[in-house]
Amino acid sequence: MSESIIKMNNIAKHFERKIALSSLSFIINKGEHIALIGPSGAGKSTLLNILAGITNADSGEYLLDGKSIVNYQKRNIRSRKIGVIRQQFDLIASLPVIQNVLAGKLGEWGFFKSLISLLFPIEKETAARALNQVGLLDKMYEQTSRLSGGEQQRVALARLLVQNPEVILADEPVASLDPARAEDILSLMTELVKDKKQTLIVSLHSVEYAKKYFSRIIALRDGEIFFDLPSEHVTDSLLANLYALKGEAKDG
Ligand SMILES: Nc1ncnc2c1ncn2[C@@H]1O[C@H](COP(=O)(O)OP(=O)(O)OP(=O)(O)O)[C@@H](O)[C@H]1O
Repeated sequence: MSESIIKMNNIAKHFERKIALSSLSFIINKGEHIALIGPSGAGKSTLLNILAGITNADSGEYLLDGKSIVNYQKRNIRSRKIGVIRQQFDLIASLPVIQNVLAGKLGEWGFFKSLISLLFPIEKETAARALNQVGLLDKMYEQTSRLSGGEQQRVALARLLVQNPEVILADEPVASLDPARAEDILSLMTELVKDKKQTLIVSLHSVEYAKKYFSRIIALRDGEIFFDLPSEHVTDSLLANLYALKGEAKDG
């Protein structure tokens, strides 16, 4: 039987009077690749922030690898379990690429060691290996701001390879890329995590990419799970209802 890595039980969250998530429950097994879809405001980012331990739920239980998320408050403990990749990539534009890649060790090392990490040849090797995997070895010493959006997303991926967490969460990681580069990043991302059996949870606006690159799709609407299905079971009529404007939903 598959081993679970994430268990969510009746997770709820509201902001002032607005219910962002209401009573979500699901289990995610180690090594699953999941796309999170749903209309704007459905609660995808809120759910990813709760999964990342950045936001606390109001109620419900969140178990990460069998332990409550409250056990992962310390950054060095959490960073071994969970890595996050954002739409803006969170890179420091003025630094060389290698420094941004080694920032993947920030949780483990703390800020000072990360800063002086360039003095250690072994760490250069770590960075070089990760940059090679994402096809950017020749940009190791380039200033990050000189790279294109797609290349910067690859740097963020290399940083995750260095961090090597068990679970990778990505909030709209390809929203700012053109279709060819978006697909390039998604296929690279899903291939790289396969090798290490990492669990991947990615929010996407593109249903097409969700179906093509992910084996399971969790759809949110109005803070609730609208469906949670293997990608091949997601039909056009389910999707039409998921994205229907209020009062427009049809049967089927
Ligand atoms: N910090 C906040 N303060 C107040 N309301 C918030 C906050 N964060 C989210 N919300 C509300 O909670 C709901 C869910 O928002 P969330 O950002 O999780 O949706 P989303 O599915 O990620 O949307 P999008 O696809 O547009 O990014 C929305 O109604 C949003 O306005």
